[in-house]
Amino acid sequence: MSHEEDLIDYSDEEITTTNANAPAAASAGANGDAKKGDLNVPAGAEKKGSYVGIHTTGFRDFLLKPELLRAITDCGFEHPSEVQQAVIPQAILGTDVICQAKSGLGKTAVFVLTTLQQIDPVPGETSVIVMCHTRELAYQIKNEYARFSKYLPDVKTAVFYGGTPMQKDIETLANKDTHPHIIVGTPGRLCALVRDKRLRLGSVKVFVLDECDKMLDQVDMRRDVQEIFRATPSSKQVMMFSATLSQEIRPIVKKFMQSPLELYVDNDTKLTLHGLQQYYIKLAEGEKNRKLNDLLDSLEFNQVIIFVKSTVRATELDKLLRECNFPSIAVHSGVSQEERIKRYKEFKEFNKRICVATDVFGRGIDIERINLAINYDLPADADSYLHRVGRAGRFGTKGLSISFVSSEADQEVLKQIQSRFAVELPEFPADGIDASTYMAN
Ligand SMILES: Nc1ncnc2c1ncn2[C@@H]1O[C@H](COP(=O)(O)OP(=O)(O)OP(=O)(O)O)[C@@H](O)[C@H]1O
Repeated sequence: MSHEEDLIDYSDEEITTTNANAPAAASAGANGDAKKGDLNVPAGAEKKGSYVGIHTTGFRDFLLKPELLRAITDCGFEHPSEVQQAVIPQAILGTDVICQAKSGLGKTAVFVLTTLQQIDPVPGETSVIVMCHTRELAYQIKNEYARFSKYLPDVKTAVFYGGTPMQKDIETLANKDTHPHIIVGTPGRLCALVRDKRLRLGSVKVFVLDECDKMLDQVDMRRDVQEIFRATPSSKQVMMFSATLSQEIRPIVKKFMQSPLELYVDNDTKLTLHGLQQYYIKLAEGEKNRKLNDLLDSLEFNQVIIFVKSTVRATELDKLLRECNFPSIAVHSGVSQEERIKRYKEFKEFNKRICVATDVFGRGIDIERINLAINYDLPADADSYLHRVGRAGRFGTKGLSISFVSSEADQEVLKQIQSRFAVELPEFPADGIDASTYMAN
């Protein structure tokens, strides 16, 4: 196999996004009678645990393995979120699932818990495969498996992604004692392992795609996903998740499924995170650094993520911030993979409070203390905006987002965002805002 493909990093701005109507995905059979549900997460969820009042169900009602219930308690999860209530009971029965739910409301736990519930580990066999679009997200998901399988010592999970020595993965797979039952990874590396016949997927029972719209929207990534899909048995459970699932991508997603449970937030206005205050600042390109400096000086925050549009800009801005004595770190595809994961950990563990990132961190990344997201460069589309600002205000907590608008193209995107999500996105007040409105008590 060409190791070249393995080096593809799909996550940064170098990617060309293609039309979702491009060639059809691998077919897993016809779509049967879909069960549809409109998943409306209620407004006004102000902080963690605020779902208590609306839930009649607890994790115990899902009849999960006692080992999982213990781990859930250890994680501090008291009540299942709406998406968890809607999907877990069906998913543990092996039903295919397409699930769209707001950012930060616990989609990961849906597939982590339901795959662990169903797994019956056989030495040397992989029964669950989970794919996502960036290496950091794969690493994060692997850690979620570690948290929830704490009391299931026989279950082995491994993470495989590009930019690291493939030999290590090959050794893990060659040894029955280390061979994983659950594999989390990015498609390039997994494809390389499958083509080299190092990874055999004939025992796979569950196939999961996180951020599925992103994975199937890009032709190169979709091709890899399809190849891996074809290497798995035709009879298996397929589950796909994202906060955004456009009408165009849904038929493509469904081609991988049979009679799926479909949960969509069909009304885009319901995708807005209600704990998140969103503002814009109009300024010239050359004024961005000064403004950012002022904001970082004047605003209170726990951790902030600052999005830029290229690796070069990430490096430069990070350098500038550090020169001004801000505790900053940069994450993008321009640094080695080892260094990327090291920086991700540093930020996640609160050793750094400011992270300058490209879209590598635009989706899926869950860092609890981020309560400020700044779009130094506005993204090119409304979906990317929704994912990016969703890094602040996780699981119904409060947060603040500020977007710099400096060009006509930015103005257009701003309009799109406001109309599509019916979000109130006023200009950031000249005298700032009261920190208590976006900082947790
Ligand atoms: N039932 C629960 N109770 C408390 N916290 C929870 C619960 N479910 C998930 N969480 C926490 O909420 C946070 C967000 O979850 P997760 O990352 O799975 O969201 P997501 O829906 O995948 O978001 P995104 O669309 O941004 O990827 C995580 O820190 C997770 O541990």
